[in-house]
Amino acid sequence: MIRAHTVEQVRAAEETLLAELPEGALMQRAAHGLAHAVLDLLGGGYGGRVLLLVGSGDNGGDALYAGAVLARRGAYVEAWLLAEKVHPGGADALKRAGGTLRRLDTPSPSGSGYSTSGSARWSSRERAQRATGSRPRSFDVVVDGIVGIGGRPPLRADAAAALEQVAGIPMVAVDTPSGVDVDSGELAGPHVSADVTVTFGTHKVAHLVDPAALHSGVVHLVDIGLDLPAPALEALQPDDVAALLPSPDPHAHKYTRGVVGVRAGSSTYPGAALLSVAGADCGLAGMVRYVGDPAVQELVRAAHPEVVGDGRVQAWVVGSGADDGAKDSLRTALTDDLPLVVDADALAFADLVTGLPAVLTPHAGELAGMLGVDRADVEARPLHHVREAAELYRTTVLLKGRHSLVAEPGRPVRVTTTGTPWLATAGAGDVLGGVIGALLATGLTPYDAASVGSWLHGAAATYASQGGPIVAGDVARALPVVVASLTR
Ligand SMILES: NC(=O)C1=CN([C@@H]2O[C@H](COP(=O)(O)OP(=O)(O)OC[C@H]3O[C@@H](n4cnc5c(N)ncnc54)[C@H](OP(=O)(O)O)[C@@H]3O)[C@@H](O)[C@H]2O)[C@@H](O)CC1
Ligand SMILES: Nc1ncnc2c1ncn2[C@@H]1O[C@H](COP(=O)(O)OP(=O)(O)O)[C@@H](O)[C@H]1O
Ligand SMILES: [K+]
Repeated sequence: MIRAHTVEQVRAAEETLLAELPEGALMQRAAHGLAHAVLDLLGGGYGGRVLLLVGSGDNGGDALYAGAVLARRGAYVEAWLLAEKVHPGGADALKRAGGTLRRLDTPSPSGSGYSTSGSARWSSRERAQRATGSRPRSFDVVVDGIVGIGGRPPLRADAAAALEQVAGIPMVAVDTPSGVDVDSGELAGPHVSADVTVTFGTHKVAHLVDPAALHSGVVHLVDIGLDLPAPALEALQPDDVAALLPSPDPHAHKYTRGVVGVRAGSSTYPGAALLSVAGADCGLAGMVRYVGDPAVQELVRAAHPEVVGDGRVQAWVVGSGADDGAKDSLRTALTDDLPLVVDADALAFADLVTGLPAVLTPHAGELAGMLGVDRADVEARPLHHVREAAELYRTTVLLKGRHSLVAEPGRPVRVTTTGTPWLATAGAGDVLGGVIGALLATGLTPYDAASVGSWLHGAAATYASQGGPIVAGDVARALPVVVASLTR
């Protein structure tokens, strides 16, 4: 499991550890982990050219100490100091190792330094460089030690100006990409877009939650020995999914494995029925029932001969392509008093499932409608809004997107990190609803069914895509292979 903690949790754990360790030991652990990640990226120290962006706090200290390690390994290391006072021990260490330190207002002879101090005050040479789009004397990598968990967005103008200067050079963020909101994953103005983020002790929320996650790059965790409480956020890994997956016991028959019922599709949208059933019929449950328009029922039977009609089930999937039949379908399903997936058209009636065991599966637009906010606001603050919806409906909410989020009151939000942008294709959500319904029918809780289903769905998309385009049916067809790879 990947776990992410809040700044407050990290600070508390850090305090305990700092009291037990010699002064500076924690920062040394962090700096060495950072230096090794940069060395990996450079393929060694000698000949490498490293630029450090250094803020006033310990984040800058990490960068300076790591810079000293890199300089001792033969790299040219230049530090741009963005504050009057930077970490004194780190600055000394870099100097002693042969690194070059420049203050903001001291342009370097090579033109690599710059001359802003709060307001953008560029030298004529730098202005010319910016106008022509050329970079300061080329560095192989920039290390962003501007701010870490002590930063409060938005970034100051001088830091933003420095970032503009180094645009296009590979960027390694120290702990967090500077300028993002660490605890919410929200953006507010200019920020670092990292290729790699080297973080310490635990992941932070911004590494997993969009939009900030998109700017964290590959996140490398350095263990510094923090003892941490229950996380704010978690991301299932293959072992976690394997442990949660149902597998038939030797005495199983189709009913003990669970039966999932699908009430989706309509004469207007028959495809939604076919795709919901395709997801439900991935083989995880013992049987699939379909209930709907007779003509659609025929289409379902033709495509999935093993699917049967109305009868007893252990979970319902309701809403995809249900059109104006959504409310009736939801009401009828609710009379069975069973866990259910509420998707698409049925989400408009989500208040009917308040407090019941259910998985609501909105995308950003649907969640915006449910909460009465703009879609853009949901996209800018997905964690905030999915938590709010879970509290409002007192049930499990899966907000679909690049990194889908599963929220339930009192539990860590689960983030799905599997998937590919090729999964953004019509009908993919219908397949997902079916898969989650099948998992509910096998007895998984809504929280586990939503997060495991979302993980499998993303992994199946990646497997089916192989880097190329896919359609929703491909995802459903790839699900058994992904399940098999986990249960072997
Ligand atoms: N916790 C751990 O376990 C470990 C933590 N470690 C490291 O310590 C880091 C935390 O260090 P930290 O507490 O010194 O804060 P940090 O992130 O450097 O930033 C604070 C400074 O930034 C400034 N500043 C603020 N907002 C700004 C803005 N918008 N734009 C520009 N500047 C802004 C503000 O300056 P001021 O306002 O005072 O001028 C303030 O002084 C952590 O991320 C990790 O790297 C590891 O070494 C070991 C293990
Ligand atoms: N950029 C993206 N990267 C990865 N997955 C995505 C992206 N955008 C959407 N998805 C996933 O694709 C699926 C789309 O579902 P949905 O929006 O309901 O589509 P539809 O209504 O057409 O079925 C969801 O599982 C979502 O998480
Ligand atoms: K940083």
